Amino acid sequence: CVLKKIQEKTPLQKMLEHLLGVLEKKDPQQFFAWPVTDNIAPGYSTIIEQPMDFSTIRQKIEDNLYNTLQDFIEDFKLMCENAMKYNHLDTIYYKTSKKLLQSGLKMLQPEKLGWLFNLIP
Ligand SMILES: COc1ccc(OC)c(-c2cc(C(C)=O)n3cccnc23)c1
Repeated sequence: CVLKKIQEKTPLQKMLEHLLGVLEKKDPQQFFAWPVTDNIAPGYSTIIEQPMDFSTIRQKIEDNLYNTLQDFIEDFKLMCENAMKYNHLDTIYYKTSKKLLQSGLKMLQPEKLGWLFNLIP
């Protein structure tokens, strides 16, 4: 078997892992923790072309697939927008995703992260 090279984490990876942790805490019911399946959400895979969830984001961080903070933010927005597309306005999923998106983007604004960027050499 090919030994998986133990990759040293880059400063960006460490920053994204921190931000992911903060965002995950805003979803205590873990509705966004794992991929949504067709058996819990009928027709999901036909309605949502590009599924996204926190576990997939975490794996992408580990695999160093995010080159910038913006790439990470795009996946976070995709995850929330998927929920607002599939679920109706009056569902807990729609409401939770709307709140998650609003509070998440507030935290992810560059001016709110200035201190974090200064940590990246
Ligand atoms: C009720 O407990 C759970 C547990 C895990 C879930 O998704 C990983 C969901 C879930 C998460 C979602 C989303 C995010 O759209 N969803 C939509 C319809 C029905 N269920 C869900 C619900």
